[in-house]
This record gives sequence, C-alpha cells and structure tokens, in this order.
Amino acid sequence: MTEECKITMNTGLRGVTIASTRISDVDGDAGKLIYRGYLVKDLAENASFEEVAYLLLFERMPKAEELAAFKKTLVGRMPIPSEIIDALKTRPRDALPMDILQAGVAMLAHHDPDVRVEGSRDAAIRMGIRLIAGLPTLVAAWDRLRNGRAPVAPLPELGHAANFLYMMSGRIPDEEAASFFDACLVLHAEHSFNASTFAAREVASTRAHMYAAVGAAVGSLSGALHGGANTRVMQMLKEIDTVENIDAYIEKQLGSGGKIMGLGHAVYKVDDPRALILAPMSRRMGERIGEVKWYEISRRLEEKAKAAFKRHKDMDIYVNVDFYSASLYYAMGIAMDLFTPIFAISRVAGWAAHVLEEQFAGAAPKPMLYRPESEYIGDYCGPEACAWEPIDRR
Ligand SMILES: CC(=O)SCCNC(=O)CCNC(=O)[C@H](O)C(C)(C)COP(=O)(O)OP(=O)(O)OC[C@H]1O[C@@H](n2cnc3c(N)ncnc32)[C@H](O)[C@@H]1OP(=O)(O)O
Ligand SMILES: O=C([O-])CC(=O)C(=O)O
Repeated sequence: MTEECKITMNTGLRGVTIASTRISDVDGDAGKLIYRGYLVKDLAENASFEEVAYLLLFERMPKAEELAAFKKTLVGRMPIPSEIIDALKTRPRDALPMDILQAGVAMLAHHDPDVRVEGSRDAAIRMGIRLIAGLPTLVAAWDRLRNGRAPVAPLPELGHAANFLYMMSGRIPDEEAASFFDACLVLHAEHSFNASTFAAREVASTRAHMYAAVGAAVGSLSGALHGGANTRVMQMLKEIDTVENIDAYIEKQLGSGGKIMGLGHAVYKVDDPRALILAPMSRRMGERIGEVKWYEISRRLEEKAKAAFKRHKDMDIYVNVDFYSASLYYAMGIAMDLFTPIFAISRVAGWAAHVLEEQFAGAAPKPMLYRPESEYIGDYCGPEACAWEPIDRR
C-alpha cells in the first residue's frame, strides 16, 4: 500500500451544513432546541404530541378545530391491516422489536395505494399520517403477540400517547402517566439532521416514497450510538445495580475504552435540554411505584461520570436524551427493548416532516439527490489500474 493509500478522513460529517431546514434547530452550545420556532420546553409543558405532529407536518400550530380533526384522523388510522397482524404472528418471538418495526413499516406500504402516487405532497402527507398513526399500533401489537396475548384495538376517546400505553398494556393509563408519556413523545419528535433523519432525507432525495425513507430511518435509529442507546442505558443501570458499584463501573468502562451510554452528543456541548425535563419525570415515576433506585443510580452516575471524564480525559461530558428516558420508561413498566421503538413512534413525525421538506419544499432551488464524494484509498490507488488476471491464474 502506498503512502497515499492510508485512511486520511472519516469525518462523520461533523460541523458540515448540508441543507437548509425550517423544521428545527439544535443550538449545541446554548442547549436550546426549537421545533418550527417553538422552544421544546414550552411544547413539552403545553402541547400534546398530536399538536406537535401537526406543527411539524403542516408548518404551523393547529387551531382548535384543526387539532380535533387531526386527532380524529390519527386515531382512525391507528388500526393496522389484519394481514399485518397475521404476518407478525409468524415472526420469532425473540426477534428484535426494531427489526419488527422496520418490517412493519414496509408492510404498511404494501397496503397503501399512495405509494404509487409520485410527486404529490398530499399523498406524502397522507402516508406520513398513516405512519404516525400505525407505528404505535405495530409496536404495541408486537409486544402483546410475543407475550402470547391478543392485540388490543385503540380507543377513539384516548389521545395518541394514552392509546399507545393502552394498546400495549390493555389498561387505560392514569392522567399523570399519560401526560408524562405524551411529553416524552413531544421531546423525541424532532432533532434536525441526526443520523436517522439524515437517512430518511437521503432516501427521500432519490424520490423514493415516505415508507422507504422511514424504513431506512428506523434502521438507523436502532443503532447503539443513536436511538438504541436508551435500551443500553437501562441495561447499564441493571448491570451497576447499586450506587456502591458506580465508581467501579465507570473505571471499568473508561479504563477499557468503553462507552457510558446516555452520555455525550455529536452537537450538544452542554446537558441536552430534553434530559433536563426527563430527569424529574423519572424521579416522580420512580416515587410513584416506590422504586427510585434507578433514578438515583442515574443521578449519581451522571455526577460521578462527569467528574471521571474530567480526571481521565480532561474533558466535559454531558447527558443526552437517552440517559433519563431509560429509567422513566422502566418505571412506567415498559419492556426495555421497547424503549427504542418508542423513540421511533415519536420521531416518525420529524422524519415525515423532513421527507416532505426534502421532496416538496427544498430550500435549495430544487431538491438535490444526495451524492457526496469519497476518497479512494484502495490498494491499487496509484496511477495504474490492476492488470486483469483470469481466475485460474490468481
Ligand atoms: C438520540 C441520540 O442519538 S443521543 C446519542 C445517544 N448515544 C449514546 O448515548 C452513546 C454514547 N455516546 C457516544 O457514543 C458519543 O458521545 C456520541 C456517538 C453520541 C457522540 O460522539 P462524538 O461526537 O464522536 O463524541 P466526541 O467527539 O464528543 O467524543 C470525544 C471523546 O469522548 C469520548 N466519548 C464520547 N461519549 C462517550 C461516552 N458516552 N462514553 C465514553 N466515552 C465517550 C469519545 O470516545 C472520544 O474519546 P477519544 O477522544 O479518546 O477518542
Ligand atoms: O441529534 C443527534 O445527533 C441525536 C439526537 O439527539 C436525536 O436524534 O434526538
């Protein structure tokens, strides 16, 4: 290998601005997140997930009658075709829920005539709405089926968040649990050009349909460094198990080049504003079930890990959205491997908004197919190409 053939770059596209967007802004230095001009903190305190999904899709806050109609549409689209339920019944019970979800997204496309309508914003919006409505049903149905229980149909009188909890557990959640879960959905709905949204936009840039883009995004979100971190945070808390084990865990991870899940972020250089909202919710949920242990371990781990990073690496580290959502969902009685699918049932609203922007409202003169360059560093990267060798002479 010649000198020129060494890997010289692996940028992860950090700090590269690749498109304009009107959907959201992440100010990593100030710890500020806005969706279409609104602070996420205000939205989490005041808006329902349906209101935020409307804002993301239709680019403005709904009026009362628009919101009522949108909620009715969403709940009306929640039931998924019985053929998909039948297909889920044939899947191995230990299949990863994110894989089930990705397959489920593709199956929803099989039943949607809009996939054949090219170049229509209205058709894309209808597909987005079907996905926002259908994903919670897929996740809840899968959880019940793998546990040998029949899926539960949504109730028209419940909101989106409450309906998901109901379809999963078969019990109508109390007001506080429903409102906490609603706030979680609001907090996870959108985050500019994160990995999964970028995946969705890249697929959308080829003019593939909404389901193709969202399927790719689900795959991207599943990874441990992205949405998959929330499940791993809970696994880590379980491994730590008691406050007394925290120091040893941190030393083990940092000493071996391992990660402490739920810490660090590609953009935030301060605590993630969403984590600051999720932490007290985690404590409150823990108190409600008489098990604050997981919140307490998280809090002490945050404190101690921040100090250890300073000591070991002379750097500051911060909590991200996945750090406290883990103990919160756990206190809500949600299975650990559903944490990432729950992220997806919220983020699908952001993905859909980005697909719409990519295909129909590109800030560039016209939407451009994503096609970055790479630097070829293969073994024969010199001026001469390899001489062809027939197979029997290699
Ligand atoms: C919804 C979301 O996607 S939020 C992110 C969820 N992911 C996680 O929580 C996984 C744990 N965190 C991480 O792996 C990283 O912080 C990422 C991938 C999220 C961001 O990564 P980067 O932008 O590459 O991190 P950054 O450049 O700030 O890392 C600097 C150093 O800190 C280290 N570091 C960053 N986060 C962590 C962590 N959680 N645990 C241990 N070390 C870490 C990196 O390994 C790197 O060390 P090095 O310079 O010795 O190689
Ligand atoms: O923005 C990112 O890189 C990851 C993130 O926090 C998110 O997707 O919510």
